[in-house]
Amino acid sequence: MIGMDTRFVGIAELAEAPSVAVVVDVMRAFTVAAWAFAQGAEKIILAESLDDALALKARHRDRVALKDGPPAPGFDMVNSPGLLRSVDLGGRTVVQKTTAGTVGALAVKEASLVLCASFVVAEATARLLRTRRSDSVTFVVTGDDGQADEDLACAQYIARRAAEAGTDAAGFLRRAAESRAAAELAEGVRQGVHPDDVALCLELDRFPFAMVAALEDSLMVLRPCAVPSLADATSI
Ligand SMILES: O=C(O)[C@H](CS(=O)(=O)O)OP(=O)(O)O
Ligand SMILES: [Mg+2]
Repeated sequence: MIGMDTRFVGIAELAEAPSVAVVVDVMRAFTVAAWAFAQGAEKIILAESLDDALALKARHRDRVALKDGPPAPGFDMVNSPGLLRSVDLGGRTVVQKTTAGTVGALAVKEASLVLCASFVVAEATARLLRTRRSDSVTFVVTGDDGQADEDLACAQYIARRAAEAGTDAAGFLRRAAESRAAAELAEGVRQGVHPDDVALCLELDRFPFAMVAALEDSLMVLRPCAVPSLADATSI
């Protein structure tokens, strides 16, 4: 991946659709999304608004709606990995609407490849970028108008990891642990929180899949994507 051109931008700085976009939300949308797949969800529809989320849920009986912040009527779950990890989502479709992560993914829906990422899927995301040999990758730092250090640290880590397999994650994880979002989650400033949320958001490579979002019948749909490791590939 030597020579990959990387940009790190906030949602508001996105002028035109990038070719390849990695949308990063560590705390908590794309940690939650990864947990939803681990708990058996088939796909996640990224909703434009809370009203759209409820309307999308109402169209099919198998759908569950998830929002950030406090619980609300009509929504089945909140944006918390700690709360989600005990829910069986086998075969279900999740409809997710959050303040930052889902907005970031919808902002790049015209890109040719959209990956949604966080630390729990960092290595698989980096591996997918390596496999695609993209010349240019735009990392969307979703939190705090592009300033959220947990998202920027994760984006920078994935970019480095895509270029150099030996990159050490420790410093990047430390920045995320010391971010404002982590403090707000720990101190109860944010709502819909489980005490393990920050720790779960900092679990490097907990899951072996990347997450790819693409338009399906005009809806932005996120799905897990298996990315064989080099060891798997060479053992075949
Ligand atoms: O759920 C989250 O952590 C945030 C929303 S808030 O900052 O807690 O209100 O949403 P996300 O889109 O996952 O950053
Ligand atoms: Mg966030």
